[in-house]
Amino acid sequence: LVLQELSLLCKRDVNGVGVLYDLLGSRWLQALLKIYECLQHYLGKRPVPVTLQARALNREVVELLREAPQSGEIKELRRLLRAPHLKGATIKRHEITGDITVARVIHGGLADRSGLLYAGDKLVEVNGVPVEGLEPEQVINILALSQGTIMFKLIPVSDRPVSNQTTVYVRAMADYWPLQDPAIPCADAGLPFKKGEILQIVDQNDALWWQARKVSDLSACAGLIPSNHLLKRKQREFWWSQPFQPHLCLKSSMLFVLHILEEEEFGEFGQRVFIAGFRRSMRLCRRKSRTNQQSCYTRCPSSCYSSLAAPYEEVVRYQRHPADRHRLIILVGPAGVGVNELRRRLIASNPREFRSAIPHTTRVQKSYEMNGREYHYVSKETFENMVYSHRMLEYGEYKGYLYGTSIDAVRTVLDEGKICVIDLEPQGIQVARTHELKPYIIFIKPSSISCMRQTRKNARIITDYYVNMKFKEEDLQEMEDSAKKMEAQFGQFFDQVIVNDNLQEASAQLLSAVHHAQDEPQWVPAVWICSDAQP
Ligand SMILES: Nc1ncnc2c1ncn2[C@@H]1O[C@H](COP(=O)(O)OP(=O)(O)OP(=O)(O)O)[C@@H](O)[C@H]1O
Repeated sequence: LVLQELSLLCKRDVNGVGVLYDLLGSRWLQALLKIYECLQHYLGKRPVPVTLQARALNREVVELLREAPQSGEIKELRRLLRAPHLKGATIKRHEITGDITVARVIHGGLADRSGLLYAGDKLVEVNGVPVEGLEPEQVINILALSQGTIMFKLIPVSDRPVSNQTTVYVRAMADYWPLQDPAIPCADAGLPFKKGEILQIVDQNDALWWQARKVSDLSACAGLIPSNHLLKRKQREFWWSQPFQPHLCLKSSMLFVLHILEEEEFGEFGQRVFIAGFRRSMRLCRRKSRTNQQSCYTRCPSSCYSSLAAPYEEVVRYQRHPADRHRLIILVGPAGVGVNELRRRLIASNPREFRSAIPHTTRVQKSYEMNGREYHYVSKETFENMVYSHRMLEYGEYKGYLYGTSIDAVRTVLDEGKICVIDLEPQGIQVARTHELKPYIIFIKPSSISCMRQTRKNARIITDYYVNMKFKEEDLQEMEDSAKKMEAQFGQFFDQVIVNDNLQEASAQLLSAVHHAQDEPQWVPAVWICSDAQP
């Protein structure tokens, strides 16, 4: 009503009313008033038990704040409200003595900041209530029911630990959801994370539960994450719980069938231009080989579960020195998503800066070809030697001939001071991730099927049987499914994801990602930077 009245006055242009109208109508004030209403309602109910009701209130307020404009304060408030473990300590009961002791103090939480509580301190009383003989849950209830100041009487641990922890940064190689983990000592104190996220590990004192923050939110207090050892154990247990199915594990299925585009490529403006290193995958063969592959999460007889054996990868910040070689740019994506189109456009935009690697082949050189321009023509024996000595990033067979991209070919481009841009099947990522190449991996992701129906109207795909076929509904569906699988299995290695919806925009994003990779600091595996790095 007040706003309606003001609106009328505002229209009549009464002095100052416009400002007042804007103020009262502003979303932040509305949110504030709603929060005030919530709090009044909560107080009026005098709720028991307090914790459950308070959690409901907490959720309501977080919801209201979500609607409010995102100022720095509101973000901070939401963070605080979403962190119910903020008091920052967990307790446990000693199995033999029955003593209640502080199990751990969460870094950055209230207890930590007070500097008064340490892991190992024995609790004697909480707010005047003796805790002897109580279960940890009963102690938590006393804490939950207390309002205002909380008083602890405790016997300090005899030798308080001297903090000599060094901070370590890791890339998570698996997802973790504390609320779904029955083993976590305190689910509220857990830190959920997704594969690929960079975590700052601040405490590794406990062999099973470490404390960590996300580098994207270093102001937050730390949360519990399973230690390397524990996560490996969980993965192993999960692996063993899966039905046994003999199959080719992904690590060993590096060989797949490739189709190398032998014709010249048509340039953007219709002229015939040849850009070396452009190969098209044989979609049907890949489709067949993909459907034969099963996820490594299913048990197989070979050692494929070793790919699960490193739940965290230690990383460091790396900034390429302008005099250093460029980082290799690898594009990954499902067949037909536009990896080659984007790569071609990038190289065509500045051939002096970007280049592809010249592939090797065992097929016979044609009269108009030149060794080292279209391909490096080598004997089968030489090719196989390169494969056995791990000099191929990926290779495949087509019509009885071998084709592949070698590390030497990439090295040649990098030695010329250019940026080498290649596309790779995701199974090849592990081979390319070396100290020497320091690859920056960009995942080209399809947009939604409904968007692709529009954008891919004039697009053409190449299959085993047809060249220049229109995209069918099943091709789009397959692209979406394949992208999901790639993200699920290899997402932890992607430094950047570009959705190829509008071609111009995706090309611009690719150009800026490539420069970003070369000129700005990035998280890279720590072994790439150590002087005695392997390989
Ligand atoms: N964003 C886009 N909008 C419209 N058409 C696109 C877009 N991206 C790619 N295309 C077209 O889609 C077709 C397939 O693209 P491209 O050949 O680059 O696929 P690819 O990922 O390299 O797959 P493959 O390895 O199977 O050839 C081409 O005709 C290309 O011009």
